[in-house]
Amino acid sequence: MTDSTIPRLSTATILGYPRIGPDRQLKRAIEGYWAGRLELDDLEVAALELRRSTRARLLALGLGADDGSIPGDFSFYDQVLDVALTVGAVPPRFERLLDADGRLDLPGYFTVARGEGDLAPLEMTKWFDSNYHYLVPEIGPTTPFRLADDRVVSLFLEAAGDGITTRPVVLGPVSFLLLSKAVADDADGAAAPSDFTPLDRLEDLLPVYTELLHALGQAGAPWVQLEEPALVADTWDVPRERVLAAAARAYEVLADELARPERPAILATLSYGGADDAVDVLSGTGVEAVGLDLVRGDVPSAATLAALGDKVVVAGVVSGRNVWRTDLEAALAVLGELDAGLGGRAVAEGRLAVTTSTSLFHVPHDVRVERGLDPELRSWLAFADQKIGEVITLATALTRGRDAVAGELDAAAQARRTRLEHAGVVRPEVRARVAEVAEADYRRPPFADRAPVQAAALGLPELPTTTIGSFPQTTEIRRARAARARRELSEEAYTDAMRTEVRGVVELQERLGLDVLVHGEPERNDMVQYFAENLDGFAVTEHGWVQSYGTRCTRPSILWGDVTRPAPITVGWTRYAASLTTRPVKGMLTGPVTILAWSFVRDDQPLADTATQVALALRDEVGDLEAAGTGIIQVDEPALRELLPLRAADRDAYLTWSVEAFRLATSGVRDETQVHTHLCYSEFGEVIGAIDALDADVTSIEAARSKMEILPAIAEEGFSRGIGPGVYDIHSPRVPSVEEIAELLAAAAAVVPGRLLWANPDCGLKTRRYEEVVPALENLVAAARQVRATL
Ligand SMILES: CN1c2c(nc(N)[nH]c2=O)NC[C@@H]1CNc1ccc(C(=O)N[C@@H](CCC(=O)N[C@@H](CCC(=O)N[C@@H](CCC(=O)O)C(=O)O)C(=O)O)C(=O)O)cc1
Ligand SMILES: N[C@@H](CCS)C(=O)O
Ligand SMILES: [Zn+2]
Repeated sequence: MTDSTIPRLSTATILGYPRIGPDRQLKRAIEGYWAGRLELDDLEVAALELRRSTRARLLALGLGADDGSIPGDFSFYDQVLDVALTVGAVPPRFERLLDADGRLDLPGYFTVARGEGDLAPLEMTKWFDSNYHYLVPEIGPTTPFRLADDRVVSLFLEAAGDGITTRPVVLGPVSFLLLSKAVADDADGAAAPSDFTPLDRLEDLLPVYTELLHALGQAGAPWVQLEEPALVADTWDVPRERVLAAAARAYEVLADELARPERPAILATLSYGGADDAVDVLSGTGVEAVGLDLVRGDVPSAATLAALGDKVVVAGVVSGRNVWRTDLEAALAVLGELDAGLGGRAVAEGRLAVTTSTSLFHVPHDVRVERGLDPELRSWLAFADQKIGEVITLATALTRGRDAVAGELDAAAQARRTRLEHAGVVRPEVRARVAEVAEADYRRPPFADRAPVQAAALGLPELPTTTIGSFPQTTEIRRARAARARRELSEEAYTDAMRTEVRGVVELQERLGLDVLVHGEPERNDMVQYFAENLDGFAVTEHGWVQSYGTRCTRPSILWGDVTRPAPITVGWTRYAASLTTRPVKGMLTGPVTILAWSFVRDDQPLADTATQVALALRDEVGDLEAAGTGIIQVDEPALRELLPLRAADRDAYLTWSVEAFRLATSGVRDETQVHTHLCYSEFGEVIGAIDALDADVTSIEAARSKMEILPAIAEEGFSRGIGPGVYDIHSPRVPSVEEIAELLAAAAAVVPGRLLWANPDCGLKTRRYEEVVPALENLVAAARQVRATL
């Protein structure tokens, strides 16, 4: 029997919840298993306990037990990898890991994620404009698709067994293919034929999704959430019309192939932005509900809303991306506008639900545990658990009227008021300094004039060798920092321990024969948090961990007020390292764009204005480093590409202010001071022009992991400054051989003149172990010497 009515969806839901656990339980369990401290069974038990406690928490916070309002979004590593394995898209190099039924067990899953021996892992790249990184599926012209894994179904049944009807969350087919990398069928990760794109495989993939929906229907799932964030971006290689046609086709098939209740009702979500054309496409299909990001996107036009017909609109009015308390009045106004646009009876008819703009996995769990935060600042914030409260408040206002939540509305308004009025939010002296910034502050003399002055001052060989900054963050370093935080180690003893570490790192680099040394960054818990701890206008959390990739997490800082640098931050460490060697030591800073990208940033002024303030604080630090005798200063901007808007029309404005912020931070130096920058964790081909515009003397850029895919862009754009395309993939424990590195360097030397080429790893070494780093750097130095001799 078919069921044409839409199953009830609670008025309050969330699109997803942090997956790592409030105490990073999943991280600890998985890393314990990797380290051999935990058996596989124990890991499964730890994961089950986390899923259970998460469901219990969401229930306690007020989400419904029986209406699919609790998302089922558990992942051992990454949600994109999960779909790749669900649809059987395991690259051929992992075939020997499959069991007789063609399934991959959990150890095999981790191998695909992290690599092992000669098995290279899937590439990792930025998830939209966030600091989360997903694993990139490899899809070829004949990659076989089949329902290879039923974990989505078993997780639904597990929750159902505990009395909770979840809403399984699965990346939708169009986004899955758009986020995939085209490869040739026969070789692993090799480039695909130039006329092939993974989206070509939609027709082959859809039957697998249909089968999955059928299995979920059989299991009794009332709802499934198919996420289609890729539809809000218009910057794919594939033309927009083709993306929209694919979405139309996909949801026509998925909605029509099976009649409910053979399949769950489909909530198709469009997070990370707004796109009326994508909403229109979904309106034309049989999906039961559409999720909109109304924080990044606008309320759709009247015509688009009207076209939605009787579909449920799941309105993302609570941000999944930042930590500020929601302006509940503004959110209610948006919901009112939506209700009106949907005919005025959407709430009454159960066609309007309240949700988050994205999954909440971009924010920490609970602000109440942050006892170290100033209580006033804390009162301005909402982490995941508080955001669920906001969603429920707004839903209650819709269903029972605003009087039912008058207290919550008042409290939110009061918090906003105290935030706006706080003396640290707008500081006249900071505003005055920004107003005085002049055109000349963004400019250095031409590179062609600086380069010979620097060459003479530094006396480096051709193809100089260097590293990106950090050396392994050993357990001892982290323990020392943790002990300092617990006040078991004095500030003095901690500084001594870190200086000892710096001394070891300098000695090692001298022994290895590197040309430009670093101090190794042992004193930094994180390349952004460390600066946030030393700048005014920022706050940091104790427990605010957010997943960055796999088991790796960061604690994004909170940029809440006007920014200044009360005192030099890095100068002492750099000077100490320099005192131990006669070779040049690079000063090491994190750039303004990256500091913003990896923090939760104030939402009361344009990002560009905040960037200017951070740039000025860094400019002071750059000046002090130079005055202390530092001849090379690196300002890392790994997140430059990350913030690039998902809509083409917004990109120029972003690139203008981000490049200006970098230049403001770095242009106050003398000609002989060599400014370096470093970029990683993204594909930079399309922003090479902007990288050139940063006007850094030398740019080190991740390249080894993607097998030097960046070189053609460097050549085509006529990149005219120093460049170090990475020749050691630091994401893998593998030690690259001298031959391998020499081959990469030779490929780079074919494109870049020898006097501009540097030899360096892809990124910092903080996540690696010395056992890997030492031989890898030995090989890097040997390979550079080999290639240098041929230049
Ligand atoms: C370069 N990357 C970074 C991004 N974003 C950042 N904010 N920072 C980055 O470096 N985005 C892009 C990439 C993403 N890559 C990474 C790479 C590595 C990590 C990582 O290793 N994270 C660590 C935590 C790092 C940290 O903050 N360390 C602190 C606290 C350490 C800790 O957990 N301490 C223990 C106690 C110590 C002990 O007894 O062992 C505790 O608190 O319980 C520090 O060093 O002081 C991770 O483990 O996940 C992230 C992103
Ligand atoms: N200097 C930093 C850059 C990481 S992107 C490091 O070496 O870790
Ligand atoms: Zn890096």
